[in-house]
Amino acid sequence: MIERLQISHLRNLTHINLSPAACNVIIGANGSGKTSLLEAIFLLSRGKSFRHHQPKRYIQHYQESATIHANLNDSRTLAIQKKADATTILRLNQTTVYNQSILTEQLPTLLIDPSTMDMLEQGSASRRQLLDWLVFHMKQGFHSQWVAYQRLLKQRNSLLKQRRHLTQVQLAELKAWDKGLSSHAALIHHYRQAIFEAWQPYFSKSIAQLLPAYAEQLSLSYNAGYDTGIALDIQLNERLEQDLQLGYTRIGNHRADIHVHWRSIGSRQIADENLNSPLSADSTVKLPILKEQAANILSRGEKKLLITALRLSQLPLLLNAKTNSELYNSDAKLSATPVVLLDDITAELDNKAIEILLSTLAQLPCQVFVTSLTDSILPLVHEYWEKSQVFHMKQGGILPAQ
Ligand SMILES: Nc1ncnc2c1ncn2[C@@H]1O[C@H](COP(=O)(O)OP(=O)(O)OP(=O)(O)O)[C@@H](O)[C@H]1O
Repeated sequence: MIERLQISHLRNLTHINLSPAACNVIIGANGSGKTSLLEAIFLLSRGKSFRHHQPKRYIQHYQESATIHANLNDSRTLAIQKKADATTILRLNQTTVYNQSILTEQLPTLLIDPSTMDMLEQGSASRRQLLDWLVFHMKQGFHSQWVAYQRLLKQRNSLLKQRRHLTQVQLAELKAWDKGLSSHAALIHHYRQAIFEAWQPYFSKSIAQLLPAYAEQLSLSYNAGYDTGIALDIQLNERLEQDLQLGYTRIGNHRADIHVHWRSIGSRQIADENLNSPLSADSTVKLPILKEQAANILSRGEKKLLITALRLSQLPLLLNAKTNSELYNSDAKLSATPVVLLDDITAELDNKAIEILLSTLAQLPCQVFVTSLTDSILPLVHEYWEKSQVFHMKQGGILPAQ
């Protein structure tokens, strides 16, 4: 758990120094810096912002770098400094480390921002990252496989990008890379598949709570990005001409995806309008089953609930895996308390959903940071948490407690 958080020169946050509790409510007007505070914690954990990729966008204007430092309750310290030229300095316990994944492991951070609906509709990257967040924290071998896979893929793509006829030497090189890709691919798929299967019942439970009308209709599917029945290098070899024309590799784990499907129940109760009678069992008619991507069916508000359910459902799985690693096929050492960042939920979700979200989180051993424009959320927070803190923000600073 974060016991002390210091932020310097991140957007309008010039110097912030706060001592958070188990649940932290950050209240302030538009533009006061609430989301930037969540962004700081996310940046420390993941090494990147959830809003902009280029550091110069989030480093405070006229400053050379943004720095975030956290003391955890078990006396570990984590720090990140991002410079405008994208150089990053990472420290764990005052010692420089060279891999962001070391900090990510120390501080698992889950962002629940219901407004990001593009996750359902746009390219597969953010949906894949959703699954990979779980796989990273639950499968120790995953990260190194994924890094090695991406390195080979980058080499392969830069060769394909030349779009020229390959020489014998280049072809031999490409085939060696494909062999390497294939062995990493099989393991990456194996890890993802195992975690995806463990995740499904948790997702269904979250849907039953947040979108009960769809409890029987929404389901998740995982697509590996290639035909897992055949070794990837064989498939890459068969598609080499196409890949050369395109200038990139079209199949593989980097194309994996998660989909949320909607399926009609296949029956409907029809009221007899003439008789104006109540519905009875005989008035049920069978209908053909319809299938669709959930994003094409759900309303805006329902999509926000779906995104909330997708993310929220990951946390109990992660925490259960910590205590029962065999059952959940997990081999990761989850030593830190997960941090949950809830951005602007009072503006995005209805009261019932907020109550479900907060009551679920309050029962889990995690630390929560929630932003809000008003203090309307406080009665719920006080109902569910014994230890909470309220921080009022104004123009990038924390107002002194009254
Ligand atoms: N690089 C930067 N340097 C300085 N200030 C910045 C920079 N980037 C953004 N800002 C400012 O920082 C402020 C913080 O915005 P932030 O999104 O954190 O506020 P918020 O309290 O979450 O607002 P809202 O409730 O509207 O979402 C904004 O006023 C913005 O203009």
